[in-house]
Amino acid sequence: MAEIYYDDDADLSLLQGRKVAVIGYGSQGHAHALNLRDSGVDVRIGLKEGSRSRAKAEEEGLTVLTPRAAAEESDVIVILAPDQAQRSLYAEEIEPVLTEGDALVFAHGFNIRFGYIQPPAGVDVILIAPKAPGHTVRREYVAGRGIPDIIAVEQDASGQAWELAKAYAKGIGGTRAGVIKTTFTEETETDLFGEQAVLCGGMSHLVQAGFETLTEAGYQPEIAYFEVLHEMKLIVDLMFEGGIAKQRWSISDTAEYGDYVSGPRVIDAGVKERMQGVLADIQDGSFAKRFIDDQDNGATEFQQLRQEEAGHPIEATGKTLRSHFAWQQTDDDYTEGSAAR
Ligand SMILES: NC(=O)C1=CN([C@@H]2O[C@H](COP(=O)(O)OP(=O)(O)OC[C@H]3O[C@@H](n4cnc5c(N)ncnc54)[C@H](OP(=O)(O)O)[C@@H]3O)[C@@H](O)[C@H]2O)C=CC1
Ligand SMILES: CC[C@](O)(C(C)=O)C(=O)O
Ligand SMILES: [Mg+2]
Ligand SMILES: [Mg+2]
Repeated sequence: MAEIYYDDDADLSLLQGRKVAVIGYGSQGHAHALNLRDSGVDVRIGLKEGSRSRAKAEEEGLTVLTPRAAAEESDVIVILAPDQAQRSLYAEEIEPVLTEGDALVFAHGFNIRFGYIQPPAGVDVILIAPKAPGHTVRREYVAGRGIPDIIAVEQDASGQAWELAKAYAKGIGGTRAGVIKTTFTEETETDLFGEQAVLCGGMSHLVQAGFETLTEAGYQPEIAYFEVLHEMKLIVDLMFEGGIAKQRWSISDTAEYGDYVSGPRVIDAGVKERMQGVLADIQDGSFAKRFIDDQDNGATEFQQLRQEEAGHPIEATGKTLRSHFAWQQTDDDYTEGSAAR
């Protein structure tokens, strides 16, 4: 059984006695910064000059400095810029002002696992990875609950790194739910696999294929949208509450029987073999290299794929349909096709 920590296992005062710099104020950055601040931690934000996020952080009364100034006056430095920006951010703005006894904090192990960041000895290197999008991390904290985190220590220079990781998880609300011990390698590889093969890549392309199958067979796009996308959340909510078993308990016997006989026709042994291929590319670093090389090359492949996928017909159908119902998009921050902020 995995090792799990709760509020009583963590001492928030370990973090309350330190100065924390959160670099980046996007999906995770805003959630960590606001949750820590509301937990009584001394937080400042690091953003580049002219940053689009600056106004949002200032509206919350947070002090905004440059990344270097924020890191320099702090002894806990939380790197919450996008993964592809972290290597140069670290080399140019953080490493020059790191001092012995500082702690570096990540929400995903990508840059440590694949060697793009190599911190010096004398610095704690810890991971607190919430298992949810940043906006949910904030929403749950405000509601008095928390999102489970997984935590790891890559370098324990102070001898206190695990205690600091637990304190940080408590500060963002994670220990209210439960926090599981992991390693940077396990977090990075499983997180990348989950998002690519199942949660994001797998699900998005499953939904698109279902939509295309129905519309190409002549069914109305609006009906296809409901069947393959809208109801997805309702089905996933049941899985979230009680696993696949609860979902199968709630649906009709007809649906349950169809699950057993048709599910394996779609998700067959070939899918698992290809999933193993995806995992192998993650483990040997070739996915990381492809992603970072493309970013270094102006993100041309990424931008082209983003544009192509945003043009899938299910998006136009959904946009029109959602505007006609009471359950419209509630997250004001979201604009279609934009990156998370
Ligand atoms: N998104 C999520 O929910 C999850 C993310 N993670 C991890 O959290 C980390 C952050 O991801 P995420 O929150 O998605 O990131 P975002 O894309 O939301 O981060 C955007 C923020 O970073 C700022 N930023 C961009 N480049 C720099 C830079 N060079 N220096 C300083 N600030 C910069 C942006 O400023 P500006 O507005 O000026 O562009 C903006 O404030 C990653 O390691 C990710 O893997 C982990 C779990 C879930
Ligand atoms: C599932 C995507 C994720 O790993 C997350 C929200 O946990 C991410 O990188 O955003
Ligand atoms: Mg994740
Ligand atoms: Mg991820």
